[in-house]
Amino acid sequence: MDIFRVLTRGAAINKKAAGVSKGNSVDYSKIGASNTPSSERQEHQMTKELDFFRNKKIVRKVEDLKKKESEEVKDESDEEDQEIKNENDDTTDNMDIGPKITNKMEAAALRKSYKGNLTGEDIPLPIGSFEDLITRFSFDKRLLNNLIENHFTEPTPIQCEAISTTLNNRDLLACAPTGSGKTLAFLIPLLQQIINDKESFGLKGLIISPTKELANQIFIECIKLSNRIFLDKKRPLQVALLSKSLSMKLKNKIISDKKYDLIISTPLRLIDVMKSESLDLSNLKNIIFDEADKLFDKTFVEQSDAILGLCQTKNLRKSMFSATIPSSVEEIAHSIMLDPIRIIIGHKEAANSNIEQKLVYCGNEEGKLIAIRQLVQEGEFKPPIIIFLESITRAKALYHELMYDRMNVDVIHAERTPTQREKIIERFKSGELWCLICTDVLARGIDFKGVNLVINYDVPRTAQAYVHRIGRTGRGGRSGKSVTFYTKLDSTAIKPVINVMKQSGCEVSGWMDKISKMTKKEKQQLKRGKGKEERKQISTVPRADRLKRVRKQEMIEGSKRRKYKAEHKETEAHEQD
Ligand SMILES: Nc1ncnc2c1ncn2[C@@H]1O[C@H](COP(=O)(O)OP(=O)(O)OP(=O)(O)O)[C@@H](O)[C@H]1O
Repeated sequence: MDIFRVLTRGAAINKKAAGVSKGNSVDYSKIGASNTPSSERQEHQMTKELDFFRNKKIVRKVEDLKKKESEEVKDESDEEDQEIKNENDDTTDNMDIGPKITNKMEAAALRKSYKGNLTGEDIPLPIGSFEDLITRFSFDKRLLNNLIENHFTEPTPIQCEAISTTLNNRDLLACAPTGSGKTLAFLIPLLQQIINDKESFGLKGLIISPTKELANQIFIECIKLSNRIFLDKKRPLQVALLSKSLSMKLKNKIISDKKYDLIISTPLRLIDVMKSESLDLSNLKNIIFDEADKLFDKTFVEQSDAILGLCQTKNLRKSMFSATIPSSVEEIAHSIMLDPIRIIIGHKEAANSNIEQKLVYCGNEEGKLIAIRQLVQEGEFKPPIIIFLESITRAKALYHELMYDRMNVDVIHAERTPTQREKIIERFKSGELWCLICTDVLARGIDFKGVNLVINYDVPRTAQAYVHRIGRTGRGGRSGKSVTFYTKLDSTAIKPVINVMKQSGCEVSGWMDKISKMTKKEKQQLKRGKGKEERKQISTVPRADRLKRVRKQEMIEGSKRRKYKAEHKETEAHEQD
């Protein structure tokens, strides 16, 4: 237990040192600060933050390429260059001009640098910079300003491809690593298309997300980007998150069915509103499925299908985004889309390369708690940390175990109320909470910027679940670590994890490589969740101590009950008087 005491001793972060101001998030880089001078550190952090997949390197590469080309025709072009520069200055109001992709050769060099693989008919050229959008797509300058104000100065690889594909009105299936900016990759072109379509009124875009938390996060990003944008003098671009209260207002006609240009929702709530005909869908042009493989797996496929069935507009453009797109989902995509373009950045089904992945053999359940202690001892347990477990019961059990050790920890699972979930997420984001225990409800999409470590206390059921879980770290160009615990019960379940590690370029030892091959029977077993023995309960505390704990808890509750009764009696006596 002493190790935990050491860990929890500092539970009150020195908020000033950690870069917390009221209402702001923590700059986790400042916790446990190094000797680097702070200005230098901040600059380094900033550059790294914005330098997605070494984007600056990509930009330089394309610029080198252009330079090489221009050197060949240097003699005749000196004056001409000056003219082009002046022209560009005019079109962008003296904004810094980023690189432009003007031909297939430049596009190929750019794609090679970020391992972009595109298939489909007539693939459009990617964009090389956000400014590139102005000349090619008459991009809205207010939207560009909002991007820059929010420190989005260079597009990430998925943004280079998806923005241009969408603005060319193409259906799209996009797969890019976790934390690589897929949200803006669909939001930016969607907002531009809504701006372009200012003549028509009513709903033009729908974004579907599998969880409320993710829908809320997309909504917040969208509000940042659509800030101060008006479709005409009096009409701001209206975005809504389909909450319970909004859906009631729409159903009771308190709010017009034409009020919103864009709605973000989870599937069931949207279907409910659509079925009650409380939304005018006649102008709907775009539908986006975020975390598409989840939305088209067996839990959600009927709902997603129902939504598509209720959207009857002609030429509805469809997009699907995820960090993992299995072939079954690709098949669905091709059956519902028209001439889609398929964009894969990096390796399909691989984890983000910024994440250092590790496996730890724990023998049995007791070994897992010991392994956590070892991480603490070795200085690897650096907050903020997320710990994933396979069930609500196990998440609760680990929470109680770590709480008992006075660790700064909380738990999120489907049984917690939306308000509780919101509050915990806020505390975790602000740095007040150091360690978040959860089930897979938080495995997808949620963007906690500075997570240092993800622990898979239980081996995830699929390769996709693994990629998304560990993807809560190593986001936005930062580095991160993941540790997956396994026991002798996990000899089959660990194989997909090893395969993802191999795909992601991690060093995998000989024995791991050997055991990673799966038989057909094992694959089927895993798919059906069979062949798995029940895990033992979580706890290393001896039975006697556990009984003591239960008795103590009962005593506290008994005392609370007695106090309540006494107070109640007093009130009754007063009332009778
Ligand atoms: N062009 C950009 N420049 C700098 N930061 C960016 C850029 N685009 C996105 N980001 C930041 O990168 C982080 C991750 O983005 P996002 O949440 O969209 O990832 P994602 O690819 O959707 O991940 P996941 O697969 O886990 O859902 C966010 O904090 C976002 O603000």
